[in-house]
Amino acid sequence: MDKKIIVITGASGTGKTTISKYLKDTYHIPSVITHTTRLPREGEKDGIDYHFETKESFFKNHYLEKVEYSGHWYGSSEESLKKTWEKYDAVSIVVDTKGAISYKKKYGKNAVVIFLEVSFDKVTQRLKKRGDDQSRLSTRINSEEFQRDLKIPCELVNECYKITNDNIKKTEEKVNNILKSEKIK
Ligand SMILES: Nc1ncnc2c1ncn2[C@@H]1O[C@H](COP(=O)(O)OP(=O)(O)OP(=O)(O)O)[C@@H](O)[C@H]1O
Ligand SMILES: Nc1nc2c(ncn2[C@@H]2O[C@H](COP(=O)(O)O)[C@@H](O)[C@H]2O)c(=O)[nH]1
Repeated sequence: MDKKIIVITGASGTGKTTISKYLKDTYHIPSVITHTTRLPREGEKDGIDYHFETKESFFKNHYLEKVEYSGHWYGSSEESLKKTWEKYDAVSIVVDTKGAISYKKKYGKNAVVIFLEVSFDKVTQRLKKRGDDQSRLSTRINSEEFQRDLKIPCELVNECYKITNDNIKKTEEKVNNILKSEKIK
């Protein structure tokens, strides 16, 4: 079987991490852990949610792709992906749309891109409810990256599955169907 990477993308708060956890809990599809210079949120653990880096340590690593998102750096390494592929045929990764374009370009049909869409008002409510700090939240939702990621970029228009994540059960059902049609599970 071909190795697959399920690339989960969309604006902050649209449910990408929730879906990557669903894939892990339901299908034992692990998520590739990425690197960031932002501080951990309450409950987040180094090596589980992210590899948390200082600005100095972040730039010592080699990345397949890296981006600046709302004032912080994020990057994913090919080495982590290949190590995870040694054990699993399908893995997932959570990235912004710029990262998703990089993965689609590099891995073609082996990269199954899922774009999550939620209206601006709903996503803002969800981020508030998640407990995101008010001032950081307002910086984030006003950032160019957040606004950009509310819509599918032109590079991915015919290259991704779009799910409107209004109802988690319906979203999970759509994810199940994608896995079936991609012959992943
Ligand atoms: N369908 C849904 N209905 C209501 N709440 C949801 C739904 N899906 C996810 N959520 C909630 O919305 C919040 C944001 O979800 P999540 O953290 O998965 O988003 P994200 O896209 O990974 O965000 P970020 O990019 O900022 O890390 C979480 O509190 C999650 O429980
Ligand atoms: N292109 C990449 N995007 C990444 C990576 N790791 C996370 N992300 C995305 O950044 C934003 C902000 O994340 P948050 O955890 O601070 O809310 C979000 O869209 C993530 O999906 C990466 O390695 N590359």
